[in-house]
Amino acid sequence: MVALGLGDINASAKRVAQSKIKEAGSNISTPNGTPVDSRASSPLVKIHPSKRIDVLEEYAKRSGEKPKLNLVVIGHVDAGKSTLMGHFLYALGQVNERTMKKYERDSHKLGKGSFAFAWVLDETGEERERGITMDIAMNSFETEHRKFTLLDAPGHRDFIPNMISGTAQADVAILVVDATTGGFESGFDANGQTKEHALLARSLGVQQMIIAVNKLDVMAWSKARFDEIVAKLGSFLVQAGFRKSNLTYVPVSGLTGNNLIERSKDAELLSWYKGPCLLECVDTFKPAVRLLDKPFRMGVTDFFKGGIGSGGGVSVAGPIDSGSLQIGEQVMVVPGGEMGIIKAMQVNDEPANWGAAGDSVLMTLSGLDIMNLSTGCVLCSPLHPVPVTSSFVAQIIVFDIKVPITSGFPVILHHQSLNEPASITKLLSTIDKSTGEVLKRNPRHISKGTTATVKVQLANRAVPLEMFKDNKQLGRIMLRKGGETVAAGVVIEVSCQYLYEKQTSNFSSA
Ligand SMILES: Nc1nc2c(ncn2[C@@H]2O[C@H](COP(=O)(O)OP(=O)(O)OP(=O)(O)O)[C@@H](O)[C@H]2O)c(=O)[nH]1
Repeated sequence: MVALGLGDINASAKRVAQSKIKEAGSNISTPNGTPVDSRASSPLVKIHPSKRIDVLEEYAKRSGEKPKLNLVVIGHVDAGKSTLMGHFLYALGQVNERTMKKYERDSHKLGKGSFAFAWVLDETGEERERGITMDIAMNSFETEHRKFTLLDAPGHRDFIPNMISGTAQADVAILVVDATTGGFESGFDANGQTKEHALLARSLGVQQMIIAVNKLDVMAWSKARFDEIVAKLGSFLVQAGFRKSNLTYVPVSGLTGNNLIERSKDAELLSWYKGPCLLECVDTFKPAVRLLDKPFRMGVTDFFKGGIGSGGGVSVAGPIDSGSLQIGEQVMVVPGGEMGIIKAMQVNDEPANWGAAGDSVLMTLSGLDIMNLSTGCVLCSPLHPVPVTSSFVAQIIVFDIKVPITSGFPVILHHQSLNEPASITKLLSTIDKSTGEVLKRNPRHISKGTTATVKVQLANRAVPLEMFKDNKQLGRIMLRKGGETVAAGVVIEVSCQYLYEKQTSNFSSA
């Protein structure tokens, strides 16, 4: 088995980065190479002091509210993710009886009666006909102490890019594994998505995870099977960088609903399992740390012409990674450097005047051309723009690959919701995972399990990304090739940065 440690990679990457990084902003240049001090160059729209909201003060008022968490459900194809979470939402009262009855009737008509609960989350005709999830399905629910946005990720390997962009928004995860004979093995062995999804989740910053050992009804609630899965998966997950104390294993059946929102009354299970049900596990996820004091950053996951409700403008949706924003403020789109002013906002589907790190936001911007937007671009504070670059140095950990990486190795770079062709142009060094020491400079190849620093060159265009030490979310990357994840890592040096400057307006907002 490959010895991986994404927890370690972060620590040693920080050490390497600290010695290399110049002050943010000092090495930003325009496309023709003229250096720009970004912090001094943006004439900003000012909100009148009487209208400015003290976001930190408002945020503090939320302390009485339940903490909000983004929860992604991941796992191998057909592990039962949609069925489990569909049944969970139904049991919580999120789906009414009539709708559920209709799903049962209609799924039977299609000869897919066993997928009725999955239909709660798999909403498109094609997903229902094929019986697979293709895109991220979003839902929300509350427990006694937490509020959740639920993201159901596709398990099929063809849709891993969608799984990655969903997981990039997640704070915590439920990894669903199929406990049936051969079912667990096909997900866990080479080419299975159980391992790949778990590694991707850890690489994307997920630290806490519940492992739902599903379909145990088929195994007569066998303790031996549960223990076998916990042992095999447990050692892998710890090597992948998860802390043992952040992992919780729970035996469940998504189909029968056993141990989902109430502790099981099943005698076979009760004979050896007295632990919490899935709902109790979910309710005890630790609240996420929000980066309120960092500059504003939001990865764009969706956009459309027109305003919230009626009115003009362009609307943009995404999760706030760091900082905060409020109506009347100006935001910059990178790449491009285009500015827009926030005219209206919704936070978690409710009208709002401000939003902060951890919130999912839909906002209407004026003064922005929709042609300058794309999913994967980033909205940021014009005072602290995100660098846009076509090459960078990353510290990566190499996954279970068959052919070693050599210089010139072509890859698809995944960064937030973006995927772009690129290549690994230079192998700089291999690194000791635990000490961060350089083991070998300019290696000729790097093979599975190795931690290494490499130079990555984008093939077609520059993309917005940051060094991991400045922004954990925007500083994580994933490299894939031929439908397989080759490596994951963190950006430690942005080799050439461009800030496409654009004149901004300078009026007081309404
Ligand atoms: N016996 C049994 N079958 C289950 C259970 N959970 C799911 N299934 C069945 O497993 C099949 C796949 O379930 P889905 O919920 O579509 O699986 P999925 O992981 O969401 O699939 P993708 O999203 O396409 O990866 C369906 O036929 C379900 O009825 C369970 O706990 N017990």
